[in-house]
Amino acid sequence: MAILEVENLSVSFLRYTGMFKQQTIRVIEDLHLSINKGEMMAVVGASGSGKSLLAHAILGILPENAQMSGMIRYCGETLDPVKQAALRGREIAFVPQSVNSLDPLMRVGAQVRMTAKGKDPIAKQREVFQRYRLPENVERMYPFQLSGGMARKVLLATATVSDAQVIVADEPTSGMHADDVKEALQQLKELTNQGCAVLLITHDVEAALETAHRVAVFFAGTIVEIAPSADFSGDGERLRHPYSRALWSALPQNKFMPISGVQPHPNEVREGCLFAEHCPLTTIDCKNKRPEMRELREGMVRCHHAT
Ligand SMILES: Nc1ncnc2c1ncn2[C@@H]1O[C@H](COP(=O)(O)OP(=O)(O)OP(=O)(O)O)[C@@H](O)[C@H]1O
Ligand code: NI
Repeated sequence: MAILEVENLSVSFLRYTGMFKQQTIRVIEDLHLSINKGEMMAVVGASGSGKSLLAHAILGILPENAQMSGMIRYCGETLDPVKQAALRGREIAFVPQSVNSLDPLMRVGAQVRMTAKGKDPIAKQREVFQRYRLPENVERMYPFQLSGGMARKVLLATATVSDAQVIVADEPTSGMHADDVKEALQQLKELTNQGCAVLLITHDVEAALETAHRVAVFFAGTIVEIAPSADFSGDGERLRHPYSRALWSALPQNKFMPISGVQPHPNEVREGCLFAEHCPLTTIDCKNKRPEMRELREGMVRCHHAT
């Protein structure tokens, strides 16, 4: 059952280019995504493709100068800013990309306990710290005393104690040692076994494929493919979009092929498929007509040629 659905989401920013001139820069366009109870969905794609903004849109924490359209539903209910604020940190937890979001003036144990539900927040915080292998004395530390990896674990611990039904984790393992990455992702996976849905935004395609049930591939402000992780195998022949195949081939264990798909800048007005310039399959149609997201073989794709 879908617990979180994003339909037709667009996000744009107004930029002043002169005294009275404004330009609209569309950074997310016509995005569709749906995640089920007990599912981990990874979101991968180039830097600047709009992954964090998708997370911020879901949580209702876009910057003030952002304009959003489209629909976000949680448990079938359409969200508005008031409902998002009520759910945030409770039903829908966020692990932000920046560790600076920890309160610099508060000991980290106390910060985590503030989010803990139930009767015994201290016990709960300690149990979760143990799970993430944070030494006991860490609870009395202030954020500036933590290493980058420890700060990440504290952010993950905060989301974990909240008993949220959906966790949106934006690069939760960046800066962690390889062993810690595996373990942290395993902890998130464990939460999915208890019915929680996890949206995992990450640069680490390999780790994503190992842990997530499905993968959403971002390019230039939209999702171009959603595929079961198992489709990333062999020569990528089961993948639906050429950009997903390029991402797969770029991995060290494959051909290490560089990705030629430099994203168009969001303020470039472009018709047709945004990947057309870099795509081996491009035809006239691709240059003129923007492909719609459509279902294909247990997944979704935005490409005229995918079969
Ligand atoms: N407040 C803002 N005002 C204007 N443009 C913005 C703002 N925030 C983000 N953008 C633009 O939106 C686009 C998407 O940004 P976003 O942070 O979502 O990318 P990302 O995929 O998360 O990248 P990364 O992988 O580096 O974290 C970028 O082009 C960025 O410059
Ligand atoms: Ni980001």
